[in-house]
Amino acid sequence: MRVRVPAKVNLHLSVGDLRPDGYHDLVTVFHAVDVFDEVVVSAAPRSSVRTVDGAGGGAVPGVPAGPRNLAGAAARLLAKECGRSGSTGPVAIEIIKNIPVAGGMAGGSADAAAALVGCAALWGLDLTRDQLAEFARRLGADVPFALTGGTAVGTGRGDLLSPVLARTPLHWVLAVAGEGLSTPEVFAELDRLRAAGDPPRVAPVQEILAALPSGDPVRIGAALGNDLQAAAVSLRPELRRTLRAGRAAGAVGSVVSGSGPTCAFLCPGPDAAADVAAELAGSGTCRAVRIASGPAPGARLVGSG
Ligand SMILES: C[C@@](CO)(OP(=O)(O)O)[C@H](O)COP(=O)(O)OP(=O)(O)OC[C@H]1O[C@@H](n2ccc(N)nc2=O)[C@H](O)[C@@H]1O
Ligand SMILES: Nc1ncnc2c1ncn2[C@@H]1O[C@H](COP(=O)(O)OP(=O)(O)O)[C@@H](O)[C@H]1O
Repeated sequence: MRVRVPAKVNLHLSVGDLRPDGYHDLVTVFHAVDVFDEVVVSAAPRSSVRTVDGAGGGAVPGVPAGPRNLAGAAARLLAKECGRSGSTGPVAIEIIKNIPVAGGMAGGSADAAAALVGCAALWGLDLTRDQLAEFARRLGADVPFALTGGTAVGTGRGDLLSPVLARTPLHWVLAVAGEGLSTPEVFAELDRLRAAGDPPRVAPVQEILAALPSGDPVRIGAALGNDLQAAAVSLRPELRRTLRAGRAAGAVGSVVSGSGPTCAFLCPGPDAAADVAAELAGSGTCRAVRIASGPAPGARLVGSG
């Protein structure tokens, strides 16, 4: 079973205080973009997970091959919970990676969501979207959104979703950094910055929710915001230059995606995105530049047999 699954950017992310369970309450607006990983799940004599680079087919540094890979964890969870209702068994999982690793674009969560969809199909499990979402939630805060895609508000840990009807395509340029950032470290840095003196918080979510139906990139660009941006920039001060370079190149909005370090630049249209990408690529402020658009659909079977 071959499943295609999108990356996300957070158009809005407001972070509440640290909870006793180590998480923070969030209000976020997820937006899936057309940068896709593919996850191929096949019955095999022994379970395994292998990741290859979608661009060159080589190895992908930073992605665990063993039991810590979230796609393998997803297959194990499904086998454990549904073993009695279908023919579960060992699976070979191949991940074709295009989503930047540890980039704030939820690539690991995407692979987990794709593995849930692929294994459910392979094993003939008759699961509803709600049942899949419940398994997804147990794997990580970002996993349920990778199932649904589109644009959605996330509350709680970010895992309680309600869809946002905003279908006008948005055109993005993504600046990918040379080295990823650890999500728990970025949340911890925000706690530290707040203990030392509250950094400014993002505007209420209503601002972006009011802007989205207009489809107007200038209005939407002005409403982008992320409480984790200050923490990501504190850990990686060079992101300031990246953000400045994208705006100087003509982007109408900029935001660090999730816990970073990927920076997302909203552009007025596809031609402007090509111009911003070219200028940003020449600025020397990031490792790679991608053009993307959203909203993209969530995890979907694209082939079988
Ligand atoms: C920050 C966000 C924004 O969308 O995305 P990324 O930047 O990772 O893509 C997410 O909240 C990341 O979700 P996800 O990566 O699934 O998080 P999890 O694996 O569940 O949690 C990893 C760790 O991040 C911290 N965490 C995560 C979510 C949350 N609401 N509060 C937290 O404090 C906790 O320290 C937790 O142990
Ligand atoms: N299938 C996977 N793809 C990428 N990373 C994974 C995967 N499974 C586990 N991980 C771990 O999750 C961490 C976070 O990766 P990722 O989901 O790409 O970024 P982010 O949390 O910033 O959105 C990685 O550093 C890696 O150790």
